[in-house]
Amino acid sequence: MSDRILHQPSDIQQLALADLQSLYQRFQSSEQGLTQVQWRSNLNRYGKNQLPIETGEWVALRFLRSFLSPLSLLLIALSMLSYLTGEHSGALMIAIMVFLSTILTFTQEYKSNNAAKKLIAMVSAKTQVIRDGVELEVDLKDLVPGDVVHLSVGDMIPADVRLISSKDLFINQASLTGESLPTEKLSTCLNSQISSPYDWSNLAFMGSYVVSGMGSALVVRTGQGSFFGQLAQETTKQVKQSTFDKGINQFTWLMIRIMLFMIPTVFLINGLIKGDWMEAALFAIAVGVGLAPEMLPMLVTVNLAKGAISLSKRKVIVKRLNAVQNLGAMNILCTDKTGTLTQNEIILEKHIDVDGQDSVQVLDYAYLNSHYQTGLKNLMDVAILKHVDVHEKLHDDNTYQKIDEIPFDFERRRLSVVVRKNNERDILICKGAVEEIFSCCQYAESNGQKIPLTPEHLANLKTVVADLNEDGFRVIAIAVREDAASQKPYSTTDESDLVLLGYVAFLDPPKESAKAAIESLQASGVQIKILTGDNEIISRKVCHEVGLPIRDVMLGAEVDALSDEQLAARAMNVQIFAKMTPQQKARVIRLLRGEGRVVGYMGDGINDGPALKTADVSISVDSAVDIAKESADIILLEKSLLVIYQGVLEGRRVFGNLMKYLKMSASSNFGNMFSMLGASALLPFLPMAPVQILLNNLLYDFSQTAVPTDAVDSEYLSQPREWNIKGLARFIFCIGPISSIFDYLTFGLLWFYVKANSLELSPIFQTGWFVESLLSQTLIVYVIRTGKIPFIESKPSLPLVLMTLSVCTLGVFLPYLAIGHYFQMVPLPEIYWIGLIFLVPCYLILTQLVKTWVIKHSGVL
Ligand SMILES: Nc1ncnc2c1ncn2[C@@H]1O[C@H](COP(=O)(O)OP(=O)(O)OP(=O)(O)O)[C@@H](O)[C@H]1O
Ligand SMILES: [Mg+2]
Repeated sequence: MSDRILHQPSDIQQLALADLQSLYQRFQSSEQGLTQVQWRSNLNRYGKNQLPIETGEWVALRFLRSFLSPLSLLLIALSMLSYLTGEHSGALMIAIMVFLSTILTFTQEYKSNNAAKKLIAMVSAKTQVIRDGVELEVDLKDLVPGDVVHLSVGDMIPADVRLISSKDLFINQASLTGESLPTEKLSTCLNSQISSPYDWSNLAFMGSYVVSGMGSALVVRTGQGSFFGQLAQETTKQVKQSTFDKGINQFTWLMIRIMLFMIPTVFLINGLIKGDWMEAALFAIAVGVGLAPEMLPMLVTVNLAKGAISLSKRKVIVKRLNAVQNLGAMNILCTDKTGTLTQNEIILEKHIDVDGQDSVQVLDYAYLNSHYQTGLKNLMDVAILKHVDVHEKLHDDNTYQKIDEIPFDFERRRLSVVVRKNNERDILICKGAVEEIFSCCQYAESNGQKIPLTPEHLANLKTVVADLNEDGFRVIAIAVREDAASQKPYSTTDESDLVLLGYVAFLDPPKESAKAAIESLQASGVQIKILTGDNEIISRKVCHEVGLPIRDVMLGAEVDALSDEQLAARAMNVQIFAKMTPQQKARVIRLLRGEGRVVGYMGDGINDGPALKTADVSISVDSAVDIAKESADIILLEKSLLVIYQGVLEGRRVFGNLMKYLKMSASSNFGNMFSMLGASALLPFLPMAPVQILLNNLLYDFSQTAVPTDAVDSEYLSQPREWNIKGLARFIFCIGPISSIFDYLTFGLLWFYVKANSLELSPIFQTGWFVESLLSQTLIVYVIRTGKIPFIESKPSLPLVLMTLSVCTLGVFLPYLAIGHYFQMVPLPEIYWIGLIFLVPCYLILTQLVKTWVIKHSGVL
């Protein structure tokens, strides 16, 4: 068995139990990492660190595969059938059309997918590896077994790895095991009797991420060979299905059902009436092909990709194309606070004791805590560590030595570092959210005295902090406990009987763009909610500053006290959720979605991972931790929040253009159904030659490729746009029959005035209907694309005008061109054109009137 697919339990066991040196040997590596030469050789041997779904396929193969769609196969069969019945030119024409329409679909889709992939590559995850003894940053996919990688907080585990060293390394394996609590990983194997491979203490697996601590590790399995790769093969990657996806599916099935009804019906009617069963079969299949929504998947992709590309110009990278549409449908945006609503920079403004006096001691201890903790250094730690002068003062001799640490978690909201001073005493320094620190304190230090914390005293302290919060300061409390030096490891139970020393206070001003962005979002129908781990007072202050009115506030503890139903009902009216844990954030989002809302979530921390995964559309920023970027659908490369508003508009625009296509093709198909059935029953010949139906369809498809370029009215952009099947149905039932009426009028014109009323003259009839049908189907886009008066109140895009006009011109001249002959077309008499000049505008005007009426009475654009 090749080394590439090693998934036997015994193999895992071996990877866990083997000694490190033999593993280095197995992969030709060492502590210095791989050499460049060996890396290349391992790459050839094991392949890229990619999952099969991500690996590309040959372009030529994909092109050939696109011929295998049911529709192309049907057309190819049709072409052969024509050939067999002696219709050689017809067969050739159909073959050419299959080819053209496949090229059209393929190139459009290929271009879009490629553009989308390039965007993803811009934000693809990187990882720190050691090669030739030098540390470098490489793309995740270039990792091979034998590479030595560095792991730090927030990093995704890039492949399956065996730990070489670790320091308080905790890993969250929820995406593999469902277990949301982090597991500690070490360089040693603690237990050889384990029940699940995930329990090996010295192995970590792709798909999990580092919650706290740091370490280094040897890559042992990559890509498909990894555990995650195998999971991904078994359960194809879980894709969030939105109402939009469901709607598109419903629509496609509706069209297919119409098709399945029409093909046999048309076949029977024509066969029975005209007696030529072969011709009836060709005709019926052509009708079916005409009805098939073959352009839909391509147009969806092209539209979404166009949205994604236009967003990328504003430095917004869309990782999952469908997110563009979800952005347009989003009616609630939840966000965390620090770094997303507020600036990415926090300034340490005060370090004070419990009486509010400046205190050097408080800053010193805060510094020691931030300096020695190995978890993620968040913005507050960074702000503390900016005080280099403190560093020099504290570290000019060997006064302090780190002994242990108790890492941060989002339930405790505090973290402790234990340092040994002068080799004599252990000092546990705890820093964290104010209430969470108060709950561990028995004493406070006031004027150098250790005094017991009485309830009155505590109440006083709380008002001091609240005052600071109201002035816009983020406050973190510092508490310590001194003990005799000891050998025992420290744990969370040691965070008790602490002495409160004071506070560090930070200014965390909102982003400049936040206010304008929030105002625009609210004005366009998107509610904003803040879901933060921070406290209520400071969150209120931020809301106030960014102009977010507050009706109701909930705390994490209250969230837990309510049942799903109760919480769902209340959550709708809450603007601030404070003191939230990661799981509580995700729960609120899940419940809001359950209320039928399309919910977005924006966050940048490890604690935002579950919420990002739960939301319909998840947004993160480039500076976010790996796990947040990995979970997000959309990444903002720049700090401005206004781009989110622009993204929302783009999403609505994309949706609007897709709806234009759906409305048009559905109503014209619906109308065509009546026309085809009636004409088949009434006429002694076919109303249109099969090859003409196909050509008509192809030309119409061409004209539709310009729809994604079209402008969308500002009225349409003013509200979240979601799939609305009722509105669509109403539209189809009102507009569809109008096209049918005009088809019948054209039949009348051709039969009674042009007098194409015999089998010999049927080519005139057929050509006549071909031209009318093409013009009416193509030009109606001008009416359907807007709720207003076409051209006067709403202008279509230039490419759309050019495309539709060229298709129509071609349709008008075809009967006079040599090539028209291949499509069984003949020149049309003057009286036909006179009639057509009257009919087509009447059709457009009547549709405009009915459309205005429908919109007025249903309120649906
Ligand atoms: N490194 C740290 N040291 C001490 N306390 C911390 C640290 N990180 C976070 N805290 C405390 O935990 C609280 C919640 O953490 P954090 O602010 O990261 O949560 P959040 O949900 O991401 O909120 P935010 O909206 O501020 O981003 C903070 O308000 C702070 O009191
Ligand atoms: Mg945060």
